[in-house]
Amino acid sequence: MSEQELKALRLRIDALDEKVLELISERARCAQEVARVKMASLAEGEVPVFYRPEREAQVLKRVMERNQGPLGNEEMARLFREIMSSCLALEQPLKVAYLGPEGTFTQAAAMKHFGHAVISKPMAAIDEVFREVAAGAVNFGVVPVENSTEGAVNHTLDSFLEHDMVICGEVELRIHHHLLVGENTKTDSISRIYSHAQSLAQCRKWLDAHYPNVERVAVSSNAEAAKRVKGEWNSAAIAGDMAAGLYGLTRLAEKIEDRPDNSTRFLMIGSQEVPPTGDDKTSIIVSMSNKPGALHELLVPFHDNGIDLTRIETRPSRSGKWTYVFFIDFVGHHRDPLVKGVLEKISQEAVALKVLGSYPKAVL
Ligand SMILES: C=C(O[C@@H]1C=C(C(=O)O)C=C[C@H]1O)C(=O)O
Repeated sequence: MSEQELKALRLRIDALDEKVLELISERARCAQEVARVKMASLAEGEVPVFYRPEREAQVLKRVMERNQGPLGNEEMARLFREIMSSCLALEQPLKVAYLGPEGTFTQAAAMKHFGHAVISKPMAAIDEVFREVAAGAVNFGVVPVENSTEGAVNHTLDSFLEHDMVICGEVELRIHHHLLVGENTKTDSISRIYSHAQSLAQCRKWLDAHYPNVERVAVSSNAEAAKRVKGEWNSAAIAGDMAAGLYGLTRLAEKIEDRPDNSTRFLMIGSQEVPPTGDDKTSIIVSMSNKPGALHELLVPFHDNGIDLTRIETRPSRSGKWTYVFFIDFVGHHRDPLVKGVLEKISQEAVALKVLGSYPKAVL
C-alpha cells in the first residue's frame, strides 16, 4: 500500500473520530438531561434512581441486534457498555463492593457488568460484600454463585439466608487459570502451589498430571496466591490474567483448567427491584415441610405452566437439623401473570417462600 493511500485513510479515520467524539458527547449530554428530568419529577422525600439495569440490558441487546460488523457483537456491546458506564457516572457514580482483593475474577465480573466508570471496593469475604450492601455503604455488591466445573458457591447461597437482598443482575465469565511464577522462582524446584480451593479443584487433573507431588495450599483468593508467590522462590500460584498483571508474574503454563468451557456465574446484589425486560430470570428460596413428595409438589407447578427451570440447589436450612431450603432459578419475571400464578401455588404448600429478585438475563 502506498504512503499516499495510508495518509488518505488516516485522514478519514481522524474525521470519523471527530464525529464519534461529537456523538458520544451528545449522548452524554442526553444522559445528563435524563438525570435532570428524573430529579424534577421526584415526589417529596423520594430518592432518585439513576441506574436502570433493565434499560441497559435493552440498549446492549439492540446494539447486538443491529450490529453489521466487522466488529463482533460482543466486542461492540463491550464498547457500548463502557460508554453507558461513563454516561451513568455523570448522573451518579455507582459504588460497587466485590469479593476482593484486587485482581479477583469477581472484580473482572464487576467490570464486565457495570463497566469501568464505577467506584469499586474490594471486600475480604463474601459475607462482607453482603454486609456492605445491607449497610448502604455501596449501591451494589458482586459475588460468585456457581461454577460450571465445581458447582455452587455455598458461602453465597448461605448469605442469602441471612440478609435481605435483591438480585438485580447476573454475569457469566469464562475462567482461564494459569500457573504463575515470579522473577525469583526457581521453576525446577517448585514445592508449593497456592490458589483458592475452587481454582485448585478446577485444575485438579492438570495438577495430578504435571505436579503430582507438590503441596497444594488453599488460600483466601487467587489474588492472595499471586501476592504470596512474589516473595517466595519455591512456589507458584494458580490465578487469572488480572492477578498475573497486578503482581507482575509470568505464565509458566496457560489455560490449565481441566474443562475448556470453565465458567463462573456472578450475581449483582442490591436493594433495587428491576422491572421486566421480556427476557428475564427469577431466583427464589423455598423451604418445604419435611414430608414425602415435597420436592415433587414444589416442581409440578413449574412443569404444568411450561416454566423453564435453569437451576435448583439444596442447602441445609438454619432452622433445624436435616431440614433443607431450595434455591431455584427459572426463566421469567415475578410480575409475569404466569409466574405470579406459579409462585402463589407454591406458597400455599411451602413453609416459606422468598423471591430474591427478577433480573435481565446476562447479555454479555
Ligand atoms: C440514561 C439513563 O440512565 C442510565 C444510563 C443509561 C445509558 O447511558 O444509556 C441507561 C440507563 C441508566 O443506567 C436512563 O435511565 O435512560
